[in-house]
Parts: sequence; structure tokens; C-alpha cells
Amino acid sequence: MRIDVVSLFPEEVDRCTAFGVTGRARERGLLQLHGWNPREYADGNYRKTDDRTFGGGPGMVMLVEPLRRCLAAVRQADPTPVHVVYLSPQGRRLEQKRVRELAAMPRLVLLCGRYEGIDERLVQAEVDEELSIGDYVLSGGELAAAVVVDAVARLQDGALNDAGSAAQDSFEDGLLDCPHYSHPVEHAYGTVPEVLRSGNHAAIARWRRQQALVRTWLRRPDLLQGRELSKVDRKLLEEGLRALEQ
Ligand SMILES: NC(=O)c1ccc(NCc2ccccc2N2CCOCC2)nc1
Repeated sequence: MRIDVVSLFPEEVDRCTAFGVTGRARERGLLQLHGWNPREYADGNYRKTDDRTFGGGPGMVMLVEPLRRCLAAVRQADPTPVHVVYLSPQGRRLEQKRVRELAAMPRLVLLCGRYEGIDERLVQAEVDEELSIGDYVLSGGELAAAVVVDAVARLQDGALNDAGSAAQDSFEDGLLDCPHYSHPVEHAYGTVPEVLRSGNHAAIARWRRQQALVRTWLRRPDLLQGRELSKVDRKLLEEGLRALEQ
């Protein structure tokens, strides 16, 4: 998968994805990341990329023309058709389902706004999809772009080792993940639950599913809205909630 990032600070996204799973995906050629700076396509010796907003009011707006030229160069760099995503607080909320769809695309262009954002004419003419990573405001779209790069990189075939992909699946079915434990068994902070050391894989799977259901019910009931739980899951959840009351 190829991702082109258009940003006044392209190195910010590069640095956020240089380590761990994303770094390994890049080393393995599962993901190619290219940074582009619209300032290189701006006019004049100040290479202006922004200007005052029409209608008055505070803040500056990123100009159409440097971005148009930059995006033309991005398209020209590779024959693969692009899907242009603009990261902004006005975008549709990014969820794992959309991450999976983006991860399946051959090529993405991530457009990062700074100042008060980008001239709407560029957005209307060039952007395929406006996405928000959450209802909060960042000083620029770069960190949002890095989130998208991370989320799609780990879904590339070969990016995760087996355990990782297993963990991935458990979250995938729309529930929160269960708690995890490692050594030592006994610690001042508590003891590892007996069932996880029993070697009884059916009981372990049951316990993990029950924990995931109870956690989702208590922390993110919205994830269970409009979802028919199977009889087994309903029983597990009820039993798990009762156990909490004791
Ligand atoms: N939730 C998100 O995905 C998200 C994404 C970007 C972002 N900021 C860059 C930005 C991009 C587009 C428009 C405005 C802005 N902003 C620039 C700074 O001022 C506020 C508005 N913030 C949050």
C-alpha cells in the first residue's frame, strides 16, 4: 500500500510511523510512505501557502493553488489511482470498519490542514473523503494522518505477528478487549486470575469472552446498541455482571 502525505510538516507523520509495527511494515515494504510539502509548489520568494480568510475574522486559510499543484505532482508520481482523504474536525468519525476499508485500498493521499483549514474550493475539487479521528481540535492534521497511517499499516498482510492478529480479531467483532496478564503470578498489585493458568483453553476462551462482554456493557454500552447478543453471550454477560455484584 502506498500513502502520500501532503503537509507543511511532512516529517511529523514520517517520525510517528518510523517505529514498532508501522516501522516494520515500512521496512518490509508492506507500506510505502511519501511526504509532500505544498510550500515547494508555492509562488514568490516567501512561497506563500496561506492567506487571510475572506469575510474577516481571525486566522489564515491554506491557499488553493499550491495544494492543487502539489496534488498534481502526487498523482503524477505513480499511476495507481488515488483516494484523497482530508483530516478535519468536520469529517465523518473514523471507526475500525472504515479503517479496514481504507487498508484494502492500493493508495491513499492524506491531506493535512493547518491554520484554520483549507480553501473550500480545493476540498470540493480534490477531496474524496473528509475524516475526523475524534471530536477534538488539533493544531494540524498531521497527528490525525499519523493515526490513519498506523491503523491501516497494522492491517497490511504480514505486519502483525500471529498473537497480534489474534488480538486484532477479538476487538474486530465490535467488543472491547479482555484484560491481559503476564508474570509474575503473585504481585503486590494482585494475582493473575486462576483460569488463565489452568491450561483449560475452553474455560480461558469463555472467561475472555465474558470479560469482553462485561467491559463493553459497562464502559461502551453504545457498542452493544442495535446488536442482538447470542443466547450464549447474553448468559455469559448476565453471569459476569452478577459476579461483579457479589
Ligand atoms: N479531529 C480531527 O481529526 C482533527 C483533524 C485536524 C485538526 N486540525 C487541523 C485542521 C484541519 C482542517 C480544518 C481545520 C483544522 N484546524 C486547524 C487548527 O485550528 C483548528 C482547526 N484537528 C482535529
